[in-house]
Amino acid sequence: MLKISNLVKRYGSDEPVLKGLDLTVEGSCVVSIVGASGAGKSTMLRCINRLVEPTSGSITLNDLELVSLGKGELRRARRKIGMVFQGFNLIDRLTVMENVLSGRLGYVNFFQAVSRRFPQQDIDRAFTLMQRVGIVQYANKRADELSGGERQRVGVVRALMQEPEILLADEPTASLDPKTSEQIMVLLQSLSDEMSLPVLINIHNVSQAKTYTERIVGLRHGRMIFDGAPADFNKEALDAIYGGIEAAEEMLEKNTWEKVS
Ligand SMILES: Nc1ncnc2c1ncn2[C@@H]1O[C@H](COP(=O)(O)OP(=O)(O)OP(=O)(O)O)[C@@H](O)[C@H]1O
Repeated sequence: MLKISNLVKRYGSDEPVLKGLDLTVEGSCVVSIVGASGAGKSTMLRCINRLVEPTSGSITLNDLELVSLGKGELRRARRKIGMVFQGFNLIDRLTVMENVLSGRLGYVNFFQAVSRRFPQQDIDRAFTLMQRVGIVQYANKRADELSGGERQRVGVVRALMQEPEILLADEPTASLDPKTSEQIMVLLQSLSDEMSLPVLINIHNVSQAKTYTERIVGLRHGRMIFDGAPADFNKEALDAIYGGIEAAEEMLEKNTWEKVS
C-alpha cells in the first residue's frame, strides 16, 4: 500500500508546488493523475521515489517510510518502485535483453553488475516478461531498432524486473501514436491486475484516463481537487481542474492527444 500524507514540496524559496497532498493506493489499481501543465503531477510522482526530495510530509510504501531514508536504505527501497518514462530512458546501444536486465542492477553485487553477469533466474524472468508483453523476439536487437511502442514495452519489462511493489509511469504514452498509446494503457491495466500491482500514471490525456484507469486524481496548483471514479469525472470536475482552458470540454468527448497547457 502506498500512503502519502500531507506531502509538501517547495523548490527553493518559491511558493510550494505541492500543498499538502494525501493519497492512499492499494492492491491492483491503476490511478491516473491529471492536471494542467505545472499542476505538480511529475513532482508528486518523483517525490515517491525521491528523485525529488519532499519538503515535508510522509510517504510510506507497505509501511516503510520513504521520506526519511538514508542513502543505502533509499537505494534498497527504490528497487521496489518501478518507473516508466515518457522518453523510455533505454540505453540505445544495448540490446533489449541488456536493457531489461538492467532492471536487476539493484539486486546483484558489484562484480555481477560491471560484468553484466546476471543469475539464470533473472534471465528466465526476463524471457517470461518479454514473452508476456510481446517483445521476446527482439531480445537480441539493439534498443534503438525498435518502434516507440516496442521501446515502451521494454521500459515496462525493465521496471517489472525490479519486482516492484508499485509502478510509477510519467506520461508513458505521450511520445506514442494514439493506437500504440491505447495498447500501452491496456497493457498497464492488465499487468496491474495480474500482479496485484498499484500503478500511478501521470497523463495529459483525460479521455485515456477515463477509459483505461479506474481512479482519477486531479491536481490544480499543487492541491488535489478531485479523487474519484472515471464515471464521476464530469464537466464540473474538468472545469475545476483545467478551469479557463478552452479545450477542456472537448477533452471529455474525444481523444485529444495534445498537452493542455
Ligand atoms: N527542479 C525544479 N526547480 C524549480 N521549479 C520546478 C522544478 N521542477 C518543477 N518545478 C516547478 O514546479 C511546478 C510543478 O511542475 P511539475 O513538473 O511537477 O508539473 P506537471 O504537472 O508535471 O507539469 P507537466 O504536465 O507540464 O509536466 C511548475 O511550476 C514547475 O515550474
